[in-house]
Parts: sequence; structure tokens; C-alpha cells
Amino acid sequence: MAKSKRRAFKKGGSGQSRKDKDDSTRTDIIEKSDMDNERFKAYYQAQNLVPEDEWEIFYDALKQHLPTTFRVAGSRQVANSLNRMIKDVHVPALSKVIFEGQEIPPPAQIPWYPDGLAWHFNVPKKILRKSPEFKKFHSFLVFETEVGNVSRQEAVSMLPPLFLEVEPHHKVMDMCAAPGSKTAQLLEALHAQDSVTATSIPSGLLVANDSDHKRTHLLIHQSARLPSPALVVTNLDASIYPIMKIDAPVGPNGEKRTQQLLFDRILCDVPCSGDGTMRKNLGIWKNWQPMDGNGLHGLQVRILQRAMKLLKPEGRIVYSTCSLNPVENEAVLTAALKSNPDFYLVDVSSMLPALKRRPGLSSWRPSVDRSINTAYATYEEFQASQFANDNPNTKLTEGHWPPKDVERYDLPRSMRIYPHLQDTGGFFVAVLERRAQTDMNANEKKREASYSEELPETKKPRLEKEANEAEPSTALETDADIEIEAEASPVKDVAVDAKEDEAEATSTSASVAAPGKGKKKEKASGGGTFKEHPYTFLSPTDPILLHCIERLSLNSDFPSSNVLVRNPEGDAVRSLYLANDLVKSVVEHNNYTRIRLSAAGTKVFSKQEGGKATAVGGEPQFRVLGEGLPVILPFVDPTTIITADLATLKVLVQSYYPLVSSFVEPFKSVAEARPVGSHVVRFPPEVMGSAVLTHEIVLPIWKSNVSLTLMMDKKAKSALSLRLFGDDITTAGRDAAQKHTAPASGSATPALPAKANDDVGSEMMVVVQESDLLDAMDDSEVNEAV
Ligand SMILES: C[S@@+](CC[C@H](N)C(=O)[O-])C[C@H]1O[C@@H](n2cnc3c(N)ncnc32)[C@H](O)[C@@H]1O
Repeated sequence: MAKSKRRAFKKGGSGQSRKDKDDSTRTDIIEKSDMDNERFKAYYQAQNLVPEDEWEIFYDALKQHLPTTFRVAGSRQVANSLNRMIKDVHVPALSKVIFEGQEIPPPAQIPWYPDGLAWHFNVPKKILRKSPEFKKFHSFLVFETEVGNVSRQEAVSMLPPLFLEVEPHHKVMDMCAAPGSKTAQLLEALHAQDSVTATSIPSGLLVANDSDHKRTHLLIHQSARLPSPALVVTNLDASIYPIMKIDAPVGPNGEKRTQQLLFDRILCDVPCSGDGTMRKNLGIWKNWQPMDGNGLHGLQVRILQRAMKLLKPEGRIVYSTCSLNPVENEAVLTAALKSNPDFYLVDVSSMLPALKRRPGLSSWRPSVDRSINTAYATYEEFQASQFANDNPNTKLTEGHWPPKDVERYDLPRSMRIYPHLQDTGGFFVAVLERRAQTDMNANEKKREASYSEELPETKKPRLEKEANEAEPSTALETDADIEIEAEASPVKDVAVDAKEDEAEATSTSASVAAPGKGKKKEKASGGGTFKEHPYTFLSPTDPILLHCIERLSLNSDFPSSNVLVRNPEGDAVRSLYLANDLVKSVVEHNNYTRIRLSAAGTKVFSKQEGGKATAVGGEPQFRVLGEGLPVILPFVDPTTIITADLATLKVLVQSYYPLVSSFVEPFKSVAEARPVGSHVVRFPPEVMGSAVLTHEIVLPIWKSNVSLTLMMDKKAKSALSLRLFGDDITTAGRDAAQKHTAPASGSATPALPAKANDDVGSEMMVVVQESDLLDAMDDSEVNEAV
């Protein structure tokens, strides 16, 4: 088979990268002519997914190449600025591109996405490689993706966070979050108040969870693109997620109290069979069969039911899948709504009016076997059948079928997105809300209380071993009401707790007391591969912390009691993280191994390794990180910030360690007068020849005895260089150009605040080659969530 004819796939929701597989053993290579599946046709025609006369259009759309889509990410102000650049600079440059005699349409804004911040274009890879204009645009996208200003994400995958309507004060949970494209959107909503240069500290919280340990780390990596003190990452099975504790207001006698952490917003973007992604994951054509959806139904119901228990009254849940199968969608909703009568589906037909959608189905027939047997209209019919008699182990439950009173669930309020409606993948979204407590009648409350008995006995999810081992005792709590509980004893020293936690993490079993339920045996939460270090909050008088505060002249508003470290000793030895109050509360009141806490807050300071890394007196030197700077900037004394011009920035971008003496005045004298260590430089808007800096940018530098270093990750530096100077003038970029493999240069475009998001001190310089750019794009396709 010719390579050009082969297209690879990943199955939706499985997260398997094409690079994970050895070509010789792959069965996922498919010819265009293989895009046909009789079982798929028979099954979905039996469901009346679309009107009969629309079937061919729908089926044909599934076989078409999926357009490339991306979202301009980051905080609102930065995003709007980059969006203007795309509109005013890139789109005009891409209009009227003729390739092999054909006019290629430029990228266009996705009409339903708020503020026109999402784009789509449908250009074959060949054009991206060969058309100079598209090649430039492609480089721009790759670099901006690297630094987090652009998110490559399927259009339909952008929907669930929009329907969740997150605000900065909300407590938000993303139950199945990896690899994290929706988590990024949720974080952006929490950070809606960020400015161009400074990150706000939202009062809300985002708990991003995934049961897959490796994917949790991918999630942490992705979320680092929008560093947030409000983020917590956990690694648990969402269907048994424990109710965590947080601080409650102090009691009347000043006693410390805790309360259950219930969420305002929960996203359930559950694992699914993924057949809505067939346009991209072509192997689904070959392997599709209805039992995949049947098998996932139970886990999906349990995850949604668990979310319902973790939600506040009047809170909102968005349930979504990239599956077309009603068994994974409407059937899950009815099963969960049935056991939680205080929930209802919300009519969101007036939201995103430009989005073309179809109402959720009110009737469907599961297939009872692989060969599409949809003969049974109701569960009762099925149970009474010879088939059920002959096949007692089918594991099909009542919940797989529509209930008799299906009308009462308002299923048409849920949304189906089909590929032919607006040239996207297939998707399902439903918005559920919990009634205010006073609206619940006594009967409903009673049913609510018996929640745990009502949980359907469904097949155990196929999870990683360690996720199965993590069965927190509080997962069995049935009560989701907010309870203020008096602490039996004052809050213990967190450092002591952390050490105890670590000891627990290494044991194989532990006895813990579930609140109000006496002693109970619990499997070790820290089993399997959970080997995280404890989280310890530093004393505000910690000498290293005080040194960092002093070095940057942080004002007294800096939340110095919210700085934590991650090492067994609980000392400030390497990195310092900043958490907001809610994240601190989560860390302090929950055993970190039991909730398998994988990340909390964001890194702001790091020890400078090597060279002149010790200050006078032999103290280790710490520096502010690029990713941490926007978070601490609001607290930095403005008089300590050095002001510099574009010519200075150009020198800093061009070389790794320019000598202080190589700069021009007045910057040179200012830099000479500064002590060795971490400093912050602001570059005000300026025009210098063809380079235009439209917004102020603020960046961290490190001063050694004789030289300065711009503390930016190499890719962020290249992206900044391309934006500002129209070319990659960094050392890496010049090396690449010398090998005739440099990333394509773009025309000088207005600069955006750069995200300096890595640890330059320990960084290996790698030359970015043109082939890497295409691969990088491919990687983001592979990792992109659907
Ligand atoms: C559809 S993907 C989520 C995509 C993600 N929301 C995004 O936008 O990037 C489903 C995720 O659920 C995770 N998962 C599977 N079973 C789970 C469970 N029982 N609890 C939590 N996560 C689970 C998978 O590891 C996978 O990452």
C-alpha cells in the first residue's frame, strides 16, 4: 500500500497516539474505499438518527476529510489581540492563494464560537508543505500552539465548556479531563479577569481528574500552558470520586470547621466508543460494532450519577460524548435522571444560536448482539424473549432501553451534532441542573437518601490497576448536602500530615475512619504507580520564601501563606508553588494519597542551578519563572521592574547569554547596577522598523556577573521572534536556517505577551526543523480531545 494512501487513526476517547504503535503490527490502516460498515448503517438507520432522505448526506459527510480547527486560547485580552492578528494579517495573506491552478479558501471563523475566537480551514497537508503562504501560517500555528496561545481542538469538542458557563468564583470539576483541551477552556473561564500581562487569582477552583495515570501527566503538561493557582489535578476513578473536605467559616466560638466540597459546575466528558470521530479516526470504520457502546453504558451512568452527588443545588452538569450512539447518550441521561429526581435537562436552545443541532432522541433500540439485532422495543420484551433466555450473560440492563415514561425526561433538550450540519465531527451534549433544595418534595429527598442502593450493578470499568486500587472510603458516602462539621481536634500541622501521608503511600493497606461511619478497611490509595511527593505549605517566615519576596519586592498583598513545596522534607529546596485559598484548603483537609493528588497550584519560583547561583552569604538563589511571572506580577513593586525597548529585546532574543556590556544605554547602566539574580523587564508598545509591539510585555531575566539571559523556553522565544521580527532570529532558529530546515519566516506581525513557560536553566537546546513542525501539528491532532 502506498504510504500516501494510508491514513492512521486513534479511537476516540482511548487516547492512543499513532506513535505508540509499531507500523508492522498495526491493523488500523484503511483505504478510502473501506469507509463503509454495514453494521453501522443497519444500527443507526434502525435508530432513525436522521430522516430517511438525509441518510446519504449524513453518511457521505462521515467519509470526508475533517477540517483543521483551532481556538485562540489564553486569557480574553491576549486571545482577542492574537485573533485580530489572524484576521488582519494572516487571513488577508492567505486570501487568493492559488495552488496548482486552484484557489484555496483562507481560514474562516467558526460562526457559533463566542467572539469569533475559533477558526477552521480545510487544506490538504501537501498545500501546508508547499504553498509558501500556508507554510508560514502553519509555522505560526505550531509555535503559538507550543506556547499555549492557540489550542488545536476539534470544533465540537469546544462545545461542552461553553455550555457549562463557568465564572471565576465557581468551584468546577472536570471528571474525565485528559488530555485536557476542555480543561484549558474551563481554566480560561476561571481566569476571565486576567489582563494582558498579569494573571488573576480566581477565588474559584478547578479539579481536573482522570483515572489514567499517564494521561493525568499529559493533562498536567497541557494545563501548564495556562498556569493557574486555582488548579488541582487528581487521578481517580470518577465513578467513585470521594467527597472532599474544605474549610468552612469558623464556628461561633472560633472553632475551625470543615464542610464538604460540592461543585457549582461539573463536566462529564466521559469515555465513549467515539464513533463521532470517524472522520479523523478512520479505523473505527473497520471495527465499529454496537457492543462497544453497550459495554460503556454502565460506567457512563455511574460517572454521571457520581457527578450528581458532587454537585451543589442549582449547580450545572454538562454531559458529553463523541459518540452517536443513544445507548451512550440519551440512555445514560434517563438512567441517571431516574435515580436523581432533583435533576432536570435544561433547555439551552437559545445558547450559541448559530450552532446547528438536532434534538436528542426519545426512542432507540439497543442491539442485543454484534450482528445488529434491534428487535426488542422494550427491556420487558427483551427479557421475555427466547434470545434473553438463550443468552443470560448479555449484561444488558433496563437502562439500555428508553423508559416507559421517556417523555418526562425532556430528552429533546439534549443536543446531537452531526457531521453534515456544519462540517464537523459527531457529538452529543446535554446540560443538566440540580433543583434548589426547597423544590424537592419529601419523596424525592427519600429517594435521594437511598442513592447508593439504587446504583445499577453494572460491569466494572476496565481501568488501570492503580485506579482500581484507589477506592476512597468517602466514595461510599450517600449524602451530598453541605454539612458543617466541627473538627474533632484543631487542624494538625500540615507538614506533619504530609509526612504521615507519605508513609501511608508506601503501605499496602490502611485502616481509616470514614466520617461518621466508624472504622472501615480501605485499600491503599497510594498503591500502583502513585508516587507523588507530599504537598507542604511553607511558613510565611521561611527564609527562602522571604528571600524571593525581597528579591522582587513583592508587596504585602502577596499570599505568602499559600506557597507550597513538593518534596519529602517539606523544605524550599527547588520549586515553590502558589495556590489560591480553595486549593490550599483542598490540600490541607484531604489526604493527598487518598485523593491521588497529582498537582496543586502553579510553580512560581525555582532554584537557579549552577554558575553564580548563590547570593552573598551563600544562600541559594531562586528566580521567578516565566510561567509564574504573570501570577506574581500584580504583587511586584513597579519600581523594581526595569523598562527596556525593542532593540534590547532583540538582543535578548538573538543570543542565549548576551554580555551586559553589549547593550546600549540607558538599559546597559541599569542592568550593570542590578545585583546578580532574577529581575523583571517590561517592554512598552513600540514600533521599530517593521517590528511592531502593540502591547506591553513583561518578561523575566537572569543576571549573572557579566551576562543576561531571557528566561524563556526556546519555542516561546521562537514564537515571540516570529511574531515580532518576522523571522526566527533565535540561536535555535538560525541554526535551523543554516541547515536549510528553518521554520518558515512570517511577515512581521504585532507581538503578543509571550509565555515564558519553561525552565531555561535545565533546558536542552533542540533545533526545530521543518519536519518537526508538521509532526508537531500531527501530535496535537493525535492528542487533541474529542
Ligand atoms: C473523552 S476522553 C476525555 C477528553 C477530555 N475531556 C478533553 O477534552 O481533553 C475520556 C477520558 O476519560 C478517562 N477515563 C476513563 N475511565 C474513567 C474513569 N472511570 N474515571 C475517570 N476518567 C476516566 C480516559 O482516561 C480519558 O482520558
